[in-house]
Amino acid sequence: MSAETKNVEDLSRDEAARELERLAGEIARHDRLYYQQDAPEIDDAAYDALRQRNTEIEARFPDLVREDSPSSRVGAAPASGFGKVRHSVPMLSLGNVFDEQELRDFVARVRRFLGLGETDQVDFVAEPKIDGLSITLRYEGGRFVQGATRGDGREGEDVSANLRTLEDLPQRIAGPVPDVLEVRGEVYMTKSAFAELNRRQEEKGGKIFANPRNAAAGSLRQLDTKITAERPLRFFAYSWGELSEDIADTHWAFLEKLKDWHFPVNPLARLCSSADELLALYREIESGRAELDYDIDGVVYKVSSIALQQRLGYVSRAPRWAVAHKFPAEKAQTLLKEIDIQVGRTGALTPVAILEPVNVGGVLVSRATLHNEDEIHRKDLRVGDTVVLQRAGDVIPQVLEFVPEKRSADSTPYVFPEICPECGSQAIRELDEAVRRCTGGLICPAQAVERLRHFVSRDAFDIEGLGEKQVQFLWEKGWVKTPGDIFRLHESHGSDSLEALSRQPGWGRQSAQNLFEAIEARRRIELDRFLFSLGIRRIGQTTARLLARSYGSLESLRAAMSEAQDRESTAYADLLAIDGIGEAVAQDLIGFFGEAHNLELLEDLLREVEVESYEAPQSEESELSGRTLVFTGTLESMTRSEAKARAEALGAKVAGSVSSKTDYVVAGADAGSKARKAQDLGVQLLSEEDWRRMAGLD
Ligand SMILES: NC(=O)c1ccc[n+]([C@@H]2O[C@H](COP(=O)([O-])OP(=O)(O)OC[C@H]3O[C@@H](n4cnc5c(N)ncnc54)[C@H](O)[C@@H]3O)[C@@H](O)[C@H]2O)c1
Ligand SMILES: [Zn+2]
Repeated sequence: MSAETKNVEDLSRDEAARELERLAGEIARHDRLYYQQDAPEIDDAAYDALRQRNTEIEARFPDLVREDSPSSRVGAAPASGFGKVRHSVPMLSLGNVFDEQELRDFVARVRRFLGLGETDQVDFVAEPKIDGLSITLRYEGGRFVQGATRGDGREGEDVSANLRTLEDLPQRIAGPVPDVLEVRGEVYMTKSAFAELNRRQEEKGGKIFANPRNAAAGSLRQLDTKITAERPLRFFAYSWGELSEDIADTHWAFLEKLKDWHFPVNPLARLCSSADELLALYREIESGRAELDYDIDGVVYKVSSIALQQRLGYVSRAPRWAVAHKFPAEKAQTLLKEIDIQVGRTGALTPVAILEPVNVGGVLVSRATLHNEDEIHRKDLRVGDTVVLQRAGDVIPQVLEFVPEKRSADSTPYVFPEICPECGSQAIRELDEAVRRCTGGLICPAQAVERLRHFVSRDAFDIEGLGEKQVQFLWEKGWVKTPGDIFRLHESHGSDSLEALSRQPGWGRQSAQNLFEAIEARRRIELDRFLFSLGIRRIGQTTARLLARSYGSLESLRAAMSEAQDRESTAYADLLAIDGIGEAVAQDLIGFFGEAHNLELLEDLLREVEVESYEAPQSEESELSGRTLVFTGTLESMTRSEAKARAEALGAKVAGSVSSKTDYVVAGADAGSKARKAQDLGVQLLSEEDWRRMAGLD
């Protein structure tokens, strides 16, 4: 068993030291991902578990506590790009408690520290722990002058300009106010604003945020204030930093002051005087959690008296007078009724669990993504299983595992479909990939819009005026289902489509008219653009050009691809012999030309457009023109790519392997099997000097 998986009690001293080192590194890495990049890799429960383990090991081996121990650090250093702000009073974190017993221990610890008798009362303020990011706001003479993130607690990022865009935040405080006043609190995004933001982001292909906290942090920490201004950020005030004069004796009175100054203060905060009262409020807040329009991840308990707070003081990264009572990750069991396969815009097949609707932390869940085939097999999920669902902090539910006791004896492992449920084409999985993809391409309704969009894009048919929206619109109308339809649009739906398009937002009669002209102008197209437009997997522009150059015309390419369906054929060998075409590209090409749907679609398109044959650029006349060369071994005077470019400029083709079609093999130093093969086939071998001479270089 490795140290990583051992219980803390079972660790030897050496193992403990190594574990502490590993945890320090891991936690620092997650902190950077979370605080600086707003892109956590693990959920909060998993992160908290790492910290918890670190704390336990340190408690057992106090002398092994590291200089860079996570238990003495807060957050992560400010990211570059922002000005830095040194906090006059450090911004700390909070200790955690996870259950009733730990809460009671906290209250008892506070009382013991203060040496209180049985009848002495301590007041606590309990407030929801807002799941956002903490900031500090500095007011001088009642005016907002600077705002910063927490950063590593000592130094944060200057986000003043961005904070000015928040409506919740008073720019000026009216009435008597200390000359220097630092108000601290949490910037957050409501759940509804978060959903709306993600919807917009999805539409424009922007970053999708995992949860409202990440969305809030990502939105506030923008170098471009305009972006922040478009994001609806909110604020709750709950604490203070530097003050030029005392303003309250208790935290509770301080919150009242904040309200007078028009800072938003969370309405659920309450004053409590015992562990029982705290616990009751905790339960009340937890049960109302789902109805709140903002995420909270626990309840914070704070000793209210500021004099007592000062006596209690701090332990490294957190005050001794406050603690966060975290909500547990929310779990529920339910029946996995079915596994539905969704086909994405790029043909990826994604399994989705269809569940007997169940309430998980106040939210009714009836579907959850299962990510991919391997995930289902790794967890051995089967239709008919009872599964454990979890919503941890964020809004996306996960299927954790099945419940073995509830599995029926006749259940069978799930078999992932190899046929696309949308179009019936083969769905194949590449060796190095987790996803299975539909090969239907243009005939697959799930992919059609994306494919059509690609078809008309700049480097393909380049039809101006046909953007994503128009393609989607024409597709939904049923007017354009295939590329060929684009060229028939005018005759089949001419005035109708002109009318309909002109009524689209942002469109007029003129732009619709222009579109028809743009389509007409594209009835002739170069071979490489044509090949690229088909959207065959792995056939990008470069490969399309390579194919155009190697085969010259669409006819000869098609003939070769049809012959190459037989992997023993010379056509297949020739395809692989092209320098730049590997096994994977060859499979994709042959796959495309082997699918009957695709051939029909091609026929249809070719009734509308004419594909020009490839014309070799005017090259210098030389004895290499039209010849096929293979380079092997190391050339002394130039790189392989330079040699290849030179050969092509002279009108030669460069192949990757030697075949009967090879005219010359140029053998550099350490030439191996290719040179031998050339000899076997009787192909002429050239030395580097021969090559330079023939290429006109010497
Ligand atoms: N998933 C990850 O990779 C990852 C990485 C780092 C941190 N985290 C998560 O971030 C949190 C830990 O970070 P932390 O150091 O900010 O500690 P914390 O969130 O546990 O507690 C301190 C913070 O709580 C916030 N807070 C919200 N409401 C408050 C209130 N009413 N009163 C006082 N403070 C309030 C403040 O911003 C304060 O800085 C944990 O939830 C942790 O799971 C996750
Ligand atoms: Zn399909």
